[in-house]
Amino acid sequence: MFYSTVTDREDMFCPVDGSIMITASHLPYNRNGFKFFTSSGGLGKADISNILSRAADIYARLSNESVQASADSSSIKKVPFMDEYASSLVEAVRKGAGGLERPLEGFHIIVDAGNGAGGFFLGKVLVPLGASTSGSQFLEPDGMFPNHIPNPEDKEAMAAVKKAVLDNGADLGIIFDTDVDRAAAVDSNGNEMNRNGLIALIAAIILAEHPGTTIVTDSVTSDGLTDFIENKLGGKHHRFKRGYKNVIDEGIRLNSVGQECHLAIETSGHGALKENLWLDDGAYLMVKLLIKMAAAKAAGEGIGSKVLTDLIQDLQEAEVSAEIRLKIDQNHSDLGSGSFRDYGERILKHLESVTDSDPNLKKAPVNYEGVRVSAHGGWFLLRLSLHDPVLPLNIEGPSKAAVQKIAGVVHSVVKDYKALDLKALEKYL
Ligand SMILES: O=P(O)(O)OC[C@H]1O[C@H](O)[C@H](O)[C@@H](O)[C@@H]1O
Repeated sequence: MFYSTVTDREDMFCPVDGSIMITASHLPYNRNGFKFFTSSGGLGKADISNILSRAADIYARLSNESVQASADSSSIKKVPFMDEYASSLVEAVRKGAGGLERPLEGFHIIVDAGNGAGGFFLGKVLVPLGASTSGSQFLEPDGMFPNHIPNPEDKEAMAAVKKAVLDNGADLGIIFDTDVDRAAAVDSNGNEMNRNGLIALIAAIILAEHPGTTIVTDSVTSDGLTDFIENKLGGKHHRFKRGYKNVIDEGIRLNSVGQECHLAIETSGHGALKENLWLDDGAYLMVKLLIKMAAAKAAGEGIGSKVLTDLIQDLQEAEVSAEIRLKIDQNHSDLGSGSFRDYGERILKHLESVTDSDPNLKKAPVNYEGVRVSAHGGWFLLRLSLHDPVLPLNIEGPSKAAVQKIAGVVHSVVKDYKALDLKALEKYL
């Protein structure tokens, strides 16, 4: 939708002043919402609240006649804008591969759209570029998600695309979330390139194009990723907050204060590039991978996804990682008169003071969200969820025993907070 605000196509009435997308993303079908775009990008909370309250105001004053008049469909024009968008992706790959018409000829690439909106990528992008796509799956949109949830962070979803790649002997698997603002990939050996792996991969591509640039990520990224970006790729890792909008806005802000940044990306798979007008567009992220593969083939380096796998071979991933979501019971008397946010903040403050007084716990020197600590050869981050009454806890460690010890550290600090549901954490003790 965003591209309709920046595309010059008079026959399609573009550029439009604004566009609206209705989507529940990977959430259940009854949790639809609106995304609003102008040529400056996706709108944030303040603008959206403003629009909604003005809309409510107008609606309250509507007469029956004006409702009928607004239903007059003669002023509504339908245009096949998806074709325009998809062909811009096709052109980007052709250009990146030196102008070849069918630069993916000989590649076997599988798409798993998880019954979201990403099925178009097969017929409108991969096929015109010459790729074979047999074994692709779940291409028909169905908001009940009968196969798996379209979410590149979801284990079942990643297992499904991995299986399809291995069963079909494909070169690459691509998975999108429902509304295609997120994506991930699987190489020909079934290695998952999502979360830290996807960030590392896109960072490697971007840092080759813009040496030394800053990569903004969300807060739950690994220490191994920082090491990879800074020591292997020569970039700067700016680990910021969770939330794709936070990450993107931070990338834009850094540029505005003179710190060059070309990529802002979350472990969730939302990734935005400066060259793509800072839109978190999962299809464009995948286009960057396709260009890399097509260019390698054009340079005589053969077919396959090895060129991608090789880019991240030095990324050290932790042996064990876990995300444990601790629910706060909002009705519990332990909250007193405060909100769940106040309660969560209280817990984080307590955790911080315990960390400060324990020489075995090392607080991250720079941290923008929650409490991030190195301990027992690994690390943990406890923070407040962006939307829910939950304290998500991320832990990574070199072994199960280390993760257990780290979980124990957190447990000993939070165990007396009666409104916190510790069942999920206790499984790790
Ligand atoms: O804070 P959490 O509960 O983990 O949720 C955080 C997530 O919320 C939404 O899904 C946003 O789209 C993501 O960008 C964000 O990462």
